Amino acid sequence: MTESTEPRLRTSPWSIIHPVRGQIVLSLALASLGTLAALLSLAAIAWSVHALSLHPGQWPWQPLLAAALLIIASYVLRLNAFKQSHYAAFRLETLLRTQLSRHLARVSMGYVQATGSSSLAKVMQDDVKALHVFVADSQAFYARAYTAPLVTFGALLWLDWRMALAAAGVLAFGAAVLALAMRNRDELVRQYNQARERVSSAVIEFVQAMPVVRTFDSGNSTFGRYQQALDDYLRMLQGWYRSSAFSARFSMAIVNPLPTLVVLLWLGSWLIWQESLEFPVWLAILLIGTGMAEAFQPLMGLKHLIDKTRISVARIHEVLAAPPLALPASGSERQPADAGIRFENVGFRYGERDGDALEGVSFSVPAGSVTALVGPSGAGKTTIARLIPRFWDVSAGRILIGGVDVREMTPQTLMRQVAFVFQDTFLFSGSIADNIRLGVPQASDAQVIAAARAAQAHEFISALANGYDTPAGERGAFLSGGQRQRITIARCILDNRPIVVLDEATAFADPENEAALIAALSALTQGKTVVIVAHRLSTIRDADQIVVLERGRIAESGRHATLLQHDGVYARLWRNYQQAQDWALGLDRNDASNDQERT
Ligand SMILES: Nc1ncnc2c1ncn2[C@@H]1O[C@H](COP(=O)(O)OP(=O)(O)OP(=O)(O)O)[C@@H](O)[C@H]1O
Repeated sequence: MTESTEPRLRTSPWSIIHPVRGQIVLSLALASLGTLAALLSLAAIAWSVHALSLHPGQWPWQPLLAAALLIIASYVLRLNAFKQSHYAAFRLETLLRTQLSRHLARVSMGYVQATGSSSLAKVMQDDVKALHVFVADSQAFYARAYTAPLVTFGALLWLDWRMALAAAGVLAFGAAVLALAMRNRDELVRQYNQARERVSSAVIEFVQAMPVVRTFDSGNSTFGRYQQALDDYLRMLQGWYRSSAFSARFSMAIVNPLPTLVVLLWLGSWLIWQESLEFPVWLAILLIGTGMAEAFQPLMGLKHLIDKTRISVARIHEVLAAPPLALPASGSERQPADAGIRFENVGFRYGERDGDALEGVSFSVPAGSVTALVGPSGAGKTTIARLIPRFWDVSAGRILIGGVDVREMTPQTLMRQVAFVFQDTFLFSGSIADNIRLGVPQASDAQVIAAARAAQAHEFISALANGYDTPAGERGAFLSGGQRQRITIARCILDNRPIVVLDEATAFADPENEAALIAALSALTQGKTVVIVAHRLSTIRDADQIVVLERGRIAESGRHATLLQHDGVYARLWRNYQQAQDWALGLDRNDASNDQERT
């Protein structure tokens, strides 16, 4: 796919904040009215000076009262604008996070894996936060950048058109200088954002790779990459500062209110000398005239805010544009007849450019039977296991559960059928009991304990200081890999789904845990349809069916004894497996004889 054919992602913040548009418009209106009230209060002050000059013995209470009321009104209006925009920002933040998490729950796991969980977390956290900042803060900038200069110009025109044109002239000159200073800005902002992205991904890599870093390269290469990213970032910033230092400072000098004031003073005093301008009008002009030049700072702040938000908006749109897995049309959903599984001529590719991970795979798993998937590394075992709960959709053929294509079931129906025990177990924050009853929130304590007992987890959970109430998850109690696995198995036992898919569930168990884990798994798989991906061929000797895969195709299938007789791929894998066992025992024997020699 060429770049030009890819859909362009929208980057305008307004394309994403429409759910709170009404509130934002209200906030903008309030902020503009607040700015207007502030300007009118200055006019009222000028009016009071004028009144005082006409009647020096009379206190000008009316204009002064008007000024005081206008100042209070301005304050109240701005406060309400602030309140509305912040409410809108909080509401948008929640809406976006809900929308993103709902969408992510519907896309394929393939998309989640390819994008990376830390990038997705960043979108849900940081990019949504950037939208919050835009909605909360931009209304004040908009009001000061647009309302203030427009109203000021109108007022100046009404007071004296010559003075209005002079102030507009200074503004135009300032804008031209600023445009010159900012001519390379978009490119520099792009470079700046790239450098910042590199720093943040280097930080994430550095932190995530900490266990490897500590044991493997003493931090040099990973830290080196982080340091390099930081150096590039610093160099970029220095270059930017150097290249724009003079024009930026010059434009700052022009766009501050002082030059406008000087021009209005000079021109005003000359017009008064010419007797073509009245003193009170001049005073009013001096008081409000600088409002136009003051628009520049908020304009620049607004531009900076919009630039930053655009990147976040693009990333949020990108995630929301990921195609969700197709759902059956409502009413066409079908219920599986039993828990049997059938693969019919299944082909699968991970991506457009990847080769076939599976090709023409057909086999049946009768309800209540155990099928083991074996084969050399990269043969496609895990892929098959993950296609059953529809982590991805097949590229060819179909997968049926109880006679129904998995794509014709709702995710809820499919989830009620299949329990999946992952290689890497994940516990959520919350108590251990909450983790076990995740799929059945209404389960009683007795049911939770029974499931934990069956999963051989009750004993170690009871030994924890807070037992079943002990917090789990990333910040929870430290649990070994095997213990975490047994908690996940307890969860599946309680869920009692008719199909269990085990993905190398025993691959990383330590010997001490293994017996407990095997007992837990046999409790889980009792009477269920089981598909197991296992490297320990001894654990699947009694399987009803062994499907042997090689390079994404089924090489052979049958029971253990038949396959050995057949003397094909499985017999070779079995011999290798036994050799590995003997080799391990041989090491043990050597160790034992060495020990004997030593004693
Ligand atoms: N997320 C992915 N993206 C692209 N290709 C992948 C992905 N996961 C696996 N593959 C490829 O698909 C093929 C099958 O992989 P799979 O993980 O199913 O093999 P396996 O038999 O389970 O291997 P192992 O025993 O080493 O875990 C391999 O060639 C692998 O490189």
